[in-house]
Amino acid sequence: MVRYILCPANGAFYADHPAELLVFWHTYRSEILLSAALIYTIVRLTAYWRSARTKQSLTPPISPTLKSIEKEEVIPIAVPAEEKAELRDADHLLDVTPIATVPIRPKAGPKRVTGTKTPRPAGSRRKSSEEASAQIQPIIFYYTVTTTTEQTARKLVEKLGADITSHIPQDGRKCLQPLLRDLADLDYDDYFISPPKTHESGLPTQYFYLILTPSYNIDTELSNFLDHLQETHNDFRIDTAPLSPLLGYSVFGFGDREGWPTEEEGFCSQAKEVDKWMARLTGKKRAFPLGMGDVKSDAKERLQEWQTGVVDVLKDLAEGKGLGEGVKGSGDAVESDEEDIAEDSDEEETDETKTKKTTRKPDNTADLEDLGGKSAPLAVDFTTYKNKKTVPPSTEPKEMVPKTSPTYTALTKQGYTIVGSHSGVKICRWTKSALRGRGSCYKFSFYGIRSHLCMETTPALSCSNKCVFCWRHGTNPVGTTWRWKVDPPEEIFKGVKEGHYKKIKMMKGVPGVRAERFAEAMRIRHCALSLVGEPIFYPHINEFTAMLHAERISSFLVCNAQHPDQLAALKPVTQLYVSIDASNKETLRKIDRPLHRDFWERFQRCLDILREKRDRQRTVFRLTLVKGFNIDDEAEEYAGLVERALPGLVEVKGVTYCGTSTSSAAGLTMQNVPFYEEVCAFVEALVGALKRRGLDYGIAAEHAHSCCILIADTKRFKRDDGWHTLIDYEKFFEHLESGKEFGPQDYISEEPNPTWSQWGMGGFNPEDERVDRKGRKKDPDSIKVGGGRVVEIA
Ligand SMILES: Cc1cc2nc3c(=O)[nH]c(=O)nc-3n(C[C@H](O)[C@H](O)[C@H](O)COP(=O)(O)O)c2cc1C
Ligand code: SF4
Repeated sequence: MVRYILCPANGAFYADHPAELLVFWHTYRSEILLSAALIYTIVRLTAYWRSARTKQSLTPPISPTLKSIEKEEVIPIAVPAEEKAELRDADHLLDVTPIATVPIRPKAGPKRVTGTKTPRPAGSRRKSSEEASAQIQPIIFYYTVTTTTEQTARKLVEKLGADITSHIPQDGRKCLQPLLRDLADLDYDDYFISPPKTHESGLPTQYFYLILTPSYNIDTELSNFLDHLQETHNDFRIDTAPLSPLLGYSVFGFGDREGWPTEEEGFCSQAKEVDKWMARLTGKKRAFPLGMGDVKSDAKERLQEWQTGVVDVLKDLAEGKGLGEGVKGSGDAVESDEEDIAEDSDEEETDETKTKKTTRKPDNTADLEDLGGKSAPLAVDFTTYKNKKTVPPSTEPKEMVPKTSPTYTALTKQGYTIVGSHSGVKICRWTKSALRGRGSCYKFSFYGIRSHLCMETTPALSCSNKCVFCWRHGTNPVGTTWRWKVDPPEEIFKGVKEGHYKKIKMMKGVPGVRAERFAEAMRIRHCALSLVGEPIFYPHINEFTAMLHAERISSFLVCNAQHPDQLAALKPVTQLYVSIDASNKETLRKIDRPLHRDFWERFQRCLDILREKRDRQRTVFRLTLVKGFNIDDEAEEYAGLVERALPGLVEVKGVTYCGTSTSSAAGLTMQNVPFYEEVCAFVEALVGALKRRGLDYGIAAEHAHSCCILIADTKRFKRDDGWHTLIDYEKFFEHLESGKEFGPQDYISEEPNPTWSQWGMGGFNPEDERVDRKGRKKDPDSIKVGGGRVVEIA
């Protein structure tokens, strides 16, 4: 029997046999093919969706950054039980049995997080009012194998708890007793993908992480923890800084210097790693520098310093002060070598950079100290040019650097803190370098000054010269007499200290800053009165130095040999400098471009005053060599100046090119920057010239790193066991406080100068790490030195 089929397209009936099927196929084949493709797609999508759900059960708890994904309902993420996220009471951990052997745990598989990344710039979170008033819950995490770190962590919980819970500021936030967590017992996802979201009290809470960790160069759970931190940061599907809701973090590492003597050899290597990844995951939240202690020597002291710092930070947070301002790049989420490059860009000068500097704008962050500490002058007096005609004449003296003046803006932009109306303070690059264990300035090699304990300041920003090599052209006031309002010395002293400490505090989040050096830096020990301007121009300079001395802060004062009356009236300072920028009148006019007509007479009178003072304090000539201006064949003339003033010490330094238009106009180019071997040759020539005059001076030390060499009077500074140019600062203060007369020989250090500082040795403290512009460790064999050895100088 033949069956008929109704065709839905045309209403006709077709017989149900192969020929009719063929017709049917020809009529409807596109619809059939499309339907088949659709059904196939639906089946595949369903299969894929099901497999995604299965995987999802293994994913970590939801993090705030995945919320948007959840909203889109692309991937439903399982939220773990609330209890899992809740912090357990620390007490039960007291029962933990010490682990005697190193557990080799299986490595966790790669962390699986699905979804899409919601990009949000690190640190862009807005503080909600709830966050601003939330209680603070510190958590102390530790890892241990042989229980040292665990025992310390337990003690720390108690000590920290006692310190912070008793501090309840008015209208501030409550800081809770710290919790203790063993990293080996944790599900990292509960704490290290996002901070805990709930607190057992049910109150809004913000967390602060402290991580105590040993280092192991073998595979332990710590390696898994580090992998987890790294994977979380690198996972493109989640925020690079998912721990940014934390209030802050800090890490302390325990290591063993006996087995791992230096950081390069692995001392505290894993603590450094933890600190690095936490910086990235939290985005600018390093609350205190990484602390490191050697379990066999200084761990206790280092931990104490770190703990004090952490307590201060927690108190600040409780008072609503936040972590404080950070310096550029501080704890940046994109912390990497790049940051080091930026940080170090002014630390080393190579051929390449010297060349670049010829074409680029002056680096405003470089310090005048690098130019030989020359008191800074400039061409234009910005403080007085504004509205000269319209301002009615006033009998009141004006402010030297009013807040509204372009000078103020320019100086603050360069990193100066202006104190009152005529003083300034600035943290120098060597201070930053020393905080990071990368070496102090030449004053450490020559006089034992550690740069992180040194404050660089001036009570008078104005100057009476316009030196060709000054970096500050166009930003400093000039004048031959003091014609401004005078600020009281107490105000200046208080202000500069505050400014200095504030700048030091800004360094606490900078990668590489050593906790112990940071702690030490919070007590100023030395003051370099050589920033810019002319310190002895300030009418109360003696009161100011007395205040320094009263707090046992040493004083190194540099003046420009243009103010003989003030120099004569100056009371003893720890070390008194006079800048000697030329050996004769003509060159001095060309280089210093002094405002005083009788500049040469003033200069010579200053030399005579220095000679008179030489038995009461340490006197120093500071020579800044400018090739083509003041080096060629001038050693003899300089020797004449030394003979006239008989300074105890002569510091010789090559000029650093600053590339300002003023210096270019004066004909100064890169060609005028002497190579280190040229400075060495000059120094040898000068010593020879002095000998010919019967003056027994010798080369006592060098700091090739900053192109600086020290010549010293053999009679005063050389003993049987070698050179003694280091200073016994305590003795200086004792003599000063006794009120009795004393001289420079009374506070010479009994310790001879270290071997590494001597001529031919380079002058770089081997305990510090010497790095290149990219923050990489420098090959010690490439260190430039004087004393006849081949000199490598950039
Ligand atoms: C097998 C082994 C490997 C170690 N590796 C390092 C290392 O690479 N760097 C380091 O500074 N200390 C290293 N140490 C020293 C430990 O970090 C140090 O003893 C620490 O205090 C141990 O802490 P813990 O008792 O809490 O486990 C190692 C110790 C051991 C036993
Ligand atoms: S003396 Fe002090 S201020 Fe000057 S460069 Fe050294 S550390 Fe910096």
